[in-house]
Amino acid sequence: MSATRSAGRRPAIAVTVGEPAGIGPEISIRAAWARRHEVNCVLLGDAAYLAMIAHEIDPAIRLSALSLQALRNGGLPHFGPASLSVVDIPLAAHVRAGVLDKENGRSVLATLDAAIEGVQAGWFAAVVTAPLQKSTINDAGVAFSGHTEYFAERCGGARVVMMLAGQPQGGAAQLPLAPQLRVALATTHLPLKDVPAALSVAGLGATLDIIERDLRQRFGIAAPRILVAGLNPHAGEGGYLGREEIDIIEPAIAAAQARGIDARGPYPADTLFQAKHLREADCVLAMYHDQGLPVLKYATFGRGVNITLGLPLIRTSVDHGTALDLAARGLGLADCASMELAIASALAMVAAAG
Ligand SMILES: NC(=O)C1=CN([C@@H]2O[C@H](COP(=O)(O)OP(=O)(O)OC[C@H]3O[C@@H](n4cnc5c(N)ncnc54)[C@H](O)[C@@H]3O)[C@@H](O)[C@H]2O)C=CC1
Ligand SMILES: NCC(=O)COP(=O)(O)O
Repeated sequence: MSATRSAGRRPAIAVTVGEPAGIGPEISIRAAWARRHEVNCVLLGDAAYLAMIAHEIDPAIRLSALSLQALRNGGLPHFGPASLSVVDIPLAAHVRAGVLDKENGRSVLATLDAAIEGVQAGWFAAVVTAPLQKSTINDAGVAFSGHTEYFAERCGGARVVMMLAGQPQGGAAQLPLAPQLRVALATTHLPLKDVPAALSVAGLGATLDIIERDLRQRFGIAAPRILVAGLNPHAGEGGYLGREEIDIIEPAIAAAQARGIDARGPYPADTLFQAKHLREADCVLAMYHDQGLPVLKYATFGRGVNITLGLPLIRTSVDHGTALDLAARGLGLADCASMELAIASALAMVAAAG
């Protein structure tokens, strides 16, 4: 039995605090502190900087810091819930809230590396990532398109699927989707012009396999129902508005059905997201980022979770970005509900994995 799961102990989850000039450090501290009695959220970031923010949020918040080398030497010590554990990964440059600095890009990346190392070493049962600024990592000289792709690459090139899940609320709460709207993406962070060429029968098939397997194994859905969007307007209008549906998406769905997967479509994306379709679905597979996520975020923003399916480890994240406009430390301008949900979802997935 690993140290992260031994009897009587809170599970330990790595929380990478994200872009230091954004809201990541603040929402990480707030969420970890709020959940400290049920989970040991080990914050990965600059200990001195996090201590300063914690003090600004609430002087009662205590941190217990250790170095990555100490973790490597002795494993994760048993700190109780009176303080938040921090693995110190120092920043290179002083941080000004809301102001990006490429000097700190590699330190942000180092928190992701430490989290992955920590799961592989058995220190952590899962990883929760606060938002980082993708451009800053690139400005620091490292080609980077997102956590999803980075985790896939660092986990041996695993094929992965980005899925966001949220609880409809407000004006969209009438969507009859208990408990959640889930939207997975066939492609992730790439220019729109590159999307068609990134779609293939084999790739879509593998994506459907991952969604089906992870919804069963990690979410306990016995026979996941997946609705697949078309790529083109009106799902191609019988080939008059594009042939990807006929040449790629339909054959991928047919092959998945032959493997026993309940996948249906392709549906025109503009009318797919309506109650009569969604009540028959556990997940919608959209062809690209801005086909699926604006709908999901309209319905659930701030109450959603981003989950990477297909990884050999559990990784969840928030449904929003770095919100530099709200990064005035300690003032509580940022909503940390999505961060708390990301932690809760990771915990549920840890429990489901046994
Ligand atoms: N998981 C991650 O690391 C993610 C990182 N990003 C990165 O974030 C950066 C900024 O992205 P944007 O498109 O500007 O989106 P954003 O989500 O940072 O901000 C969009 C709007 O939502 C508001 N908002 C965001 N989070 C909020 C919160 N917790 N509470 C209250 N209001 C909130 C912001 O104030 C802003 O008005 C980009 O570099 C992007 O790559 C974006 C999404 C996910
Ligand atoms: N819009 C979702 C998003 O950008 C999340 O990306 P990732 O960093 O979690 O891969």
